[in-house]
Amino acid sequence: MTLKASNLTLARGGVPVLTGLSFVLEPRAALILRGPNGAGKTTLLRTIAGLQPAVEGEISGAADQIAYAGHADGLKAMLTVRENLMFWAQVFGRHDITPALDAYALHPLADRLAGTLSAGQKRRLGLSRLLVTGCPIWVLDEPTVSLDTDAVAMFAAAVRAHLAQGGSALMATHIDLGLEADVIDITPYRAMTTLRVGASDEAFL
Ligand SMILES: Nc1ncnc2c1ncn2[C@@H]1O[C@H](COP(=O)(O)OP(=O)(O)OP(=O)(O)O)[C@@H](O)[C@H]1O
Repeated sequence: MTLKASNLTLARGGVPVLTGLSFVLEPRAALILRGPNGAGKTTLLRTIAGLQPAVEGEISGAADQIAYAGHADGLKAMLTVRENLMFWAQVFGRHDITPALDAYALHPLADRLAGTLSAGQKRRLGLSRLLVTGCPIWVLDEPTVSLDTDAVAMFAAAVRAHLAQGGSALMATHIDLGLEADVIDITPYRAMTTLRVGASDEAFL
């Protein structure tokens, strides 16, 4: 499925952040967002994932085809690693969690409560959830935070396999993952106004 964003204007908390941004993400392709802190990478990813509306512009590509991994891992602390994955698999009408456990070397941790994991282990579990969703478009915000070198390699391998199977990935990262990917620097699209244009999205804080 092709994801197409056309002439987007985006705001955060009612303040314009980006304007005039367009891109196309084809199946089997990865697109990496670059830009300094505060440039609007998270705002763009949240909008693409359907967590907030665009002020202007269009996004085509069904939102239910997108799996989003943001800064928060969104894990259920009182469920085990295995139960977390089974929960998410069921949400997406799926059952097989073995590829997710394999991809992030989670078998030794499968019966641990998610709340007892280290930051990097939690991140591995959070990223492994992408594999049980079956969604073709991955939208990822700084996915490698807290990961050690081996885990970054696991993530890069998971993305590579996802692309090879016809999926796509849009991600904000400062790490070189060794993937063939287009890069879009959002700096030229920063909105220069501080005018408030709409309702706050504080509900998403
Ligand atoms: N809830 C909010 N209310 C108002 N402004 C916000 C809110 N969240 C973020 N912002 C502002 O919106 C702008 C874009 O933030 P965003 O998080 O999208 O940037 P980013 O490129 O992802 O930054 P970083 O690299 O630091 O993660 C920043 O100026 C930020 O301070």
